[in-house]
Amino acid sequence: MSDVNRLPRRTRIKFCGLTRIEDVAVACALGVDAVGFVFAERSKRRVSPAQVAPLREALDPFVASVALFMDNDAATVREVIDTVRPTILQFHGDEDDAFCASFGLPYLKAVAMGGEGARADDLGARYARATGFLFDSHAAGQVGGSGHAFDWTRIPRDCPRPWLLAGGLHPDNVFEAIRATYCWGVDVSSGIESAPGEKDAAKMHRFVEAVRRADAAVGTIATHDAL
Ligand SMILES: O=C(O)c1ccccc1N[C@@H]1O[C@H](COP(=O)(O)O)[C@@H](O)[C@H]1O
Repeated sequence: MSDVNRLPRRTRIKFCGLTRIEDVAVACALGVDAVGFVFAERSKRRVSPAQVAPLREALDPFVASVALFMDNDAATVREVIDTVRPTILQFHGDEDDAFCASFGLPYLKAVAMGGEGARADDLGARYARATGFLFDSHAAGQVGGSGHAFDWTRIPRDCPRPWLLAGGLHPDNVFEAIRATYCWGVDVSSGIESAPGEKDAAKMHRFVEAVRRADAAVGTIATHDAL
């Protein structure tokens, strides 16, 4: 294969659970791909649509805004869409493909990898319209954002769409996580915080730096299939 078909690898980065405009500014300055706002009812990082609207307005161009839900009702999802205008939705609960796709926006389906009943099979058929998947450490029915990792060897090898690794990532393990899993993207919340919903600028910086080091270490991606 010629070098013209290979580019340096670039793992996508999503910072999740932001609640403060100053954290949005740091995330943008660090060049992350996406920031997430949590509307799940039981979350410690839960925000209201009105609270998030100015944060979303403060995003740099090309930084995606992700609205995170967990078994919220359709009216709540619609209210968030109308007020926040997120780029993409992320669903962590029992939502099916019909529900997730019914809002006319791209969506990520989170797959609960913790607990006994984890079900990561047949994702392409069960969530045919998902833009991507996110493998997270919480058990089905439990809220995420716990700071705990799961056994990465349980990630299905045949995931049909781009997928993000989440759960317990932090600046000191994300290098190894990327090297071990070749994930398309990483999603982090607790590992860059000083308190729930309050991000730490130094941790955010160290996290991005570690991802870029991992990208350089893992090497290049073949682009010929996509071109
Ligand atoms: O962050 C939350 O409070 C949350 C609540 C309900 C579902 C998902 C939630 N967070 C997601 O979990 C991952 C991993 O979090 P952590 O890095 O282990 O703290 C986070 O990136 C969110 O996508």
